[in-house]
Amino acid sequence: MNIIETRDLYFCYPDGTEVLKGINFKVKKGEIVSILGPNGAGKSTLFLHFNGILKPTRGEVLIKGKPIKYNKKGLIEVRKTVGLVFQNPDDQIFAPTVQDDVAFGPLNLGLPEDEVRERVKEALKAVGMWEYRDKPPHHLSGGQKKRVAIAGILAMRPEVIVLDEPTAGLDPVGAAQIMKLLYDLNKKGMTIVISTHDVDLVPVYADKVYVIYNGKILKEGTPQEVFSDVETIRKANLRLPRVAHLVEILNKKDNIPIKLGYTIGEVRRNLLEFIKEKCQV
Ligand SMILES: Nc1ncnc2c1ncn2[C@@H]1O[C@H](COP(=O)(O)OP(=O)(O)OP(=O)(O)O)[C@@H](O)[C@H]1O
Repeated sequence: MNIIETRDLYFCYPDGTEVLKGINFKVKKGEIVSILGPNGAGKSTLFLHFNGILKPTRGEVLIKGKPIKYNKKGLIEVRKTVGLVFQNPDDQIFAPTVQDDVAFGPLNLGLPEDEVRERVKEALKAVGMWEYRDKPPHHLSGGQKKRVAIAGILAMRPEVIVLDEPTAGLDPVGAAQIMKLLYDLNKKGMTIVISTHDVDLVPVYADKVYVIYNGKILKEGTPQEVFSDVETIRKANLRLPRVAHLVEILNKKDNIPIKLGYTIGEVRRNLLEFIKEKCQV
């Protein structure tokens, strides 16, 4: 079943800027789906449709097969299923302490205090921020704020978590930790949708990739399918993962026919295979 689906989705901001131009997008339960696109392509705008913050100008958004109903009851239902983590955690975090902030969503769902407390603890432990529970969020670093923002969504126990550029602005270790956390959550059954322009990260984690450019989907498929279409990647102002670019140079400039790969692990295997064949070991 598609947990999120958009059908021929168009969106125009009130100032007349047409941002989304016929988006067809599907996420199945249990997948990690990545939307890859340059600045201004429409990623954030698309994500704001997934939990009903924006309403399509034309077309529709379906959650678990049902079109979103844009009334109070319908939107509460959607937000129980789809949790959205904003690009900038400061847009999401506002309570005086970390734990109050994480409690805000579950309290709004009308849950009893005991259950809220339990959910807050579980979510903060999952993101490694439990020791910071009494701190004011504005005293945290950027990476810590991102973790708290994710905890705030986890505490709602959604079925799918949608993250707008979760690694933007983080140092390499912080970015890797966030991706590991998301990967672990996915292994426990959480469906994950991520927008990014980090082409090195996508093939490592994503089951499926959409390339968006100028409000249109240019390509969809597995990371292999998407990155093997170099022309489309370049048309979308993106590039190949660095490790694939290296293989491309070895193939074309140095005439070394190593099989193309998109992650370090894949290229390592292809390289070892090539060496074994050449050296007959
Ligand atoms: N409130 C708004 N009113 C008018 N235009 C807007 C508004 N918000 C965004 N836009 C425009 O919509 C387009 C898409 O923006 P969006 O933030 O969805 O892109 P993005 O792919 O998420 O970009 P980035 O990678 O830079 O975050 C841009 O041209 C932007 O200027």
